[in-house]
Parts: sequence; structure tokens; C-alpha cells
Amino acid sequence: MRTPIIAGNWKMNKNPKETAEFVAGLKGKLPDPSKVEAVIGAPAVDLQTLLDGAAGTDLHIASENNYFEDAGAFTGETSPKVLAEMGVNYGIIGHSERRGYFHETDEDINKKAKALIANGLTPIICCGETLETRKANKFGEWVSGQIKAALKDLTADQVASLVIAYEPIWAIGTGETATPEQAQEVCHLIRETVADLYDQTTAENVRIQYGGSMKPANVKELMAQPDIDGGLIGGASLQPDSFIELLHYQG
Ligand SMILES: O=C[C@H](O)COP(=O)(O)O
Repeated sequence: MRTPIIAGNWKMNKNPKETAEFVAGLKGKLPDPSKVEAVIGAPAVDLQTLLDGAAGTDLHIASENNYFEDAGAFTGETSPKVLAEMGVNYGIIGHSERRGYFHETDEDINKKAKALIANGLTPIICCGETLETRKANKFGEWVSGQIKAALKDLTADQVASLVIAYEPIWAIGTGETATPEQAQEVCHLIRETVADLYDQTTAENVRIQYGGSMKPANVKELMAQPDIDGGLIGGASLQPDSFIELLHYQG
């Protein structure tokens, strides 16, 4: 049984003061963690504030990026080892904004996944196609190619406990959401890809999120799809009321 995972991805949008106010507003409003797991992903500069505010609650914390080495002469990078020492639980990697603006490759993403796992963090591995790839009807092979590359050399046990986020680029921040059927089709394909690479049990255990203009108005029908186990939410996670509504999509 996969526990649904609703994760905010704040991107580069909040400072520590705003972070502290937000997380204070969540107190007593988080869902039962056996029903829905709540996560917030924030920039490195906000993580300590988020961790302090989340202490003693069921809120889990994600980084938005990490390097694949633990330490060394890598100016400006974020160590996965330090993230683990701080108490960060998840690491979002491979987001299309990082692939696009910062030229991250599939190989980088695979190395980042391994570095997170080696330090005890759970990767949230993002994948998704451009509008052009969708229109060319090549999204299936594109997304399964991204997944195969990201999971290279990982064991079945490691894959079973990580999270994959399907985020069609054309739906990110555009207000245009994939239909539940479109999202389900690709999330199912991702699960099949994992089954082909590993086995049915691994595929049944891996959690798959949808991301791309998910909001309170559409979360319920997206989450009703059999292969969608959660959401990775940008814009609609920035206001506490909206994020709380998303967390309580089950009613
Ligand atoms: O990581 C989150 C996604 O990029 C979705 O962002 P959005 O909800 O603003 O479309």
C-alpha cells in the first residue's frame, strides 16, 4: 500500500522570515501521516528555518538540489551529506528547470540520486516532456528514457523506496494541467518501465507523483488515478491555505 505524498516545491520564492511564518501556519493542520505524507521542498537558504519550524510535526523537508560529492572544492554547491546531517528527508532532483536552465544531464541526475541515497535521503526524481515532444507523440519513450537513465545501477530496494515525479513541462506554471487521463497514462508507463527494469513488486512500491498546475480544484481527480500517488506542487504550495487544502484532498 503506497502512502500518498503531497509535496510543495517552493522553487526560489521565499525568504527565511516568510518560511517561518508559513510553517507556523501549518501547525495542527497537517494530515494524519498514515493517510497523506506532507513534504515541503525549499531552497537551501530556507532549509534550517523550515526544519526548525517543522520540529515535532509530521512535516517532511526536501532540498531542491544537491551536488553528487559529499565535500570538496565545489563552490556554491550543496552537500548531500550536510543535508542529511541537518535532518532533511528528501531531495528533489532532475526538475525540468534545473535540466533546462542549469544544463543538468541524465548522468548528473543519476549521480545525484546515488549521492542522496548514500546519505540516507530519499530522491524525488523529476521527469517530463516538452510540448514539442508531446505533440510529436514521443512522450512515452522520452519519459521512460529519462527514468532508465536516472535509475541506472540502483538496486530494486533503492528504487522501491524512492519517489518519481512526472511533470510535463508544458503544464508547469502555465495553468494548463494535464488531464487526469494524460497524467495517468504516463504515470502508468513509468510504473511499467520500473517493472521492466526490476520487477512487479518494485514497481508496485515506487511512489509516482504528478506535477504541473496541480491545485485544490483539480487535486482530487488527479489523485483518483490508480498510478498517481501524490503531487509535486509549485504555485499552489506557496500559500498556506492552498497547501493545506491540497494536503486534505481526501476530505
Ligand atoms: O515542481 C513543481 C512543478 O514544477 C509544478 O509547478 P506548478 O504547480 O507551479 O505548475
